[in-house]
Amino acid sequence: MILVVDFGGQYNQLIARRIRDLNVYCEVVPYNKALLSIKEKKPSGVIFTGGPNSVYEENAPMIESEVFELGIPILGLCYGMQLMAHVLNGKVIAAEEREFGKTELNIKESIIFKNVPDKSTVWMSHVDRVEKLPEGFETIASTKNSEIAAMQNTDKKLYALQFHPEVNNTEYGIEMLANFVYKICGQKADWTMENYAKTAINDIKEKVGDGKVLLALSGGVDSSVTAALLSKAVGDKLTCIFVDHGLMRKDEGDEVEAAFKDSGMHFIRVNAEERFLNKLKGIIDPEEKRKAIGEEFIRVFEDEGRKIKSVDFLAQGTIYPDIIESGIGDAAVIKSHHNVGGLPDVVDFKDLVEPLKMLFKDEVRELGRELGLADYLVNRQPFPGPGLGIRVIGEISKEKLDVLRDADYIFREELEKAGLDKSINQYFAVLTNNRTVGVMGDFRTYDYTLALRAVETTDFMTADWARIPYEILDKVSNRIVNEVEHINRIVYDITSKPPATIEWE
Ligand SMILES: Nc1ncnc2c1ncn2[C@@H]1O[C@H](COP(=O)(O)OP(=O)(O)OP(=O)(O)O)[C@@H](O)[C@H]1O
Ligand SMILES: O=c1[nH]c(=O)c2[nH+]cn([C@@H]3O[C@H](COP(=O)(O)O)[C@@H](O)[C@H]3O)c2[nH]1
Ligand SMILES: NC(=O)CC[C@H](N)C(=O)O
Ligand SMILES: [Mg+2]
Repeated sequence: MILVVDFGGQYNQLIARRIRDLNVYCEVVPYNKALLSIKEKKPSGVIFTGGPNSVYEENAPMIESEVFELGIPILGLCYGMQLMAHVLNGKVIAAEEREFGKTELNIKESIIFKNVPDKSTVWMSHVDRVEKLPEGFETIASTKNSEIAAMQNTDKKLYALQFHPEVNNTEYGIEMLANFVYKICGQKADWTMENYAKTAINDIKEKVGDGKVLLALSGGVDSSVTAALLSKAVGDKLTCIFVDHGLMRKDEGDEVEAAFKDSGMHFIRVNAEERFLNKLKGIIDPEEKRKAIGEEFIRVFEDEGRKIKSVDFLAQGTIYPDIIESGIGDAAVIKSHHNVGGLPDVVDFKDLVEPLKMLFKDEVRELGRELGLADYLVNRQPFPGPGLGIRVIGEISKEKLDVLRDADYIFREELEKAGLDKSINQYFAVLTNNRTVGVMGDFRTYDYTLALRAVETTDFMTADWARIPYEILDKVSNRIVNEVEHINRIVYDITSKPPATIEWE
């Protein structure tokens, strides 16, 4: 495997994706756990990412010089290059000429530039530069404003690039990463979904042994793929629990039940609407809501577990972005996903089984296809565990939920009719907590504003708002105000992520 050490750069997830696209397994760790993780996981190569700091500042993220002595190849990118130079007693200074954007690169002969022409375009984004090489290093590339745009110490297998090979604007970036991974680290391209499935099934067998497993099954992609893996691994020692928390979309509870009732797996639907709505009474803060929902989920699973007796393991379809966004490690907490940050400290189960927790969404889909899941399931748009609970802004009530359910249904139906469901990756309605004045049939109304949200994305970590044609927005708007009581105004959300997030809470 390759370990990516995160120094807070914007493209860190992208680096991991690129490596995985080369069919090599890759994980991301925060810089302050790097040395420990390297010793524990023994990767065949390490990549240092870019980052916003300057290495010569006080409190800039550092790394122990010991990592350069372990004999493991290291590739430093941008901040990662500057850090390598700094820690090994070279010199980094603020550059007189900053470089942002496309830049022409001239290279010398190096294994990292195999199959790269002498002149090519790379993507730069820096204000500092390496002024003096550390001992044992040589310059292997330069640009107009950076004399040292790449460096290497082949004896120690240390390589560094001032630019970003992971972004598309670097013409031969993939070649450079491939050279590092295959030629310098000696990795084989053997990390495929087929192998992943085999390994995951074996790991589950080993972990669970003769134990019983309770799977939290929502009917969504992640937990359905988890169900397929588990059922192959433990057969009928698996029980699937679907919690209908009253925060599902229109008719969704019945649809999930219909889809899994005759699947051959033990399937239980728990109707827990009252429980959840009681628990949520009076809560308006988004994080508090998420935590309350997360905790109630676990309590329901525990109750069901006790009924089955001696259930040791709780399985969930947690995926990598859930973990990163919930602020595990050093990343900032964006929002607590109900299945990560929402877990209470004391739980009934001996352990969690989360076979997808290192995968990105599109990898989960690929795995689903590999396991033979139906297309409609694999391609389904995600629906968050806390459901409409985080789409009714402010205090939740059954009445508001019903209004939202009807409006959301119309929006989804119209987009599907227009065939837009193939290109738009997630789309839904949000009931804002805002009431405004309107006029309907010569009467004054004072009712809720509904927001429509639709985004295009592959990894759900970044997203752009979808350019829905006006005629369709118009039709949706007309239908909703006419057919759904208590909505008299509709707005369309035109923010991307970042700076917004996909969900409103
Ligand atoms: N209503 C539910 N009943 C039981 N488990 C649930 C429910 N909602 C969510 N979960 C659990 O929480 C996990 C995370 O939810 P999440 O919505 O991210 O995944 P998903 O529903 O499986 O897939 P998708 O992202 O496609 O909606 C699920 O994989 C599942 O284990
Ligand atoms: O299972 C989930 N539990 C959660 O608590 C949760 N919060 C957000 N999401 C989904 O994650 C993706 C990114 O959402 P955000 O941009 O709002 O963070 C989007 O697809 C969201 O729908 C969740 N899924
Ligand atoms: N993108 C980066 O990693 C930037 C590194 C450093 N902050 C610089 O500006 O040079
Ligand atoms: Mg879901």
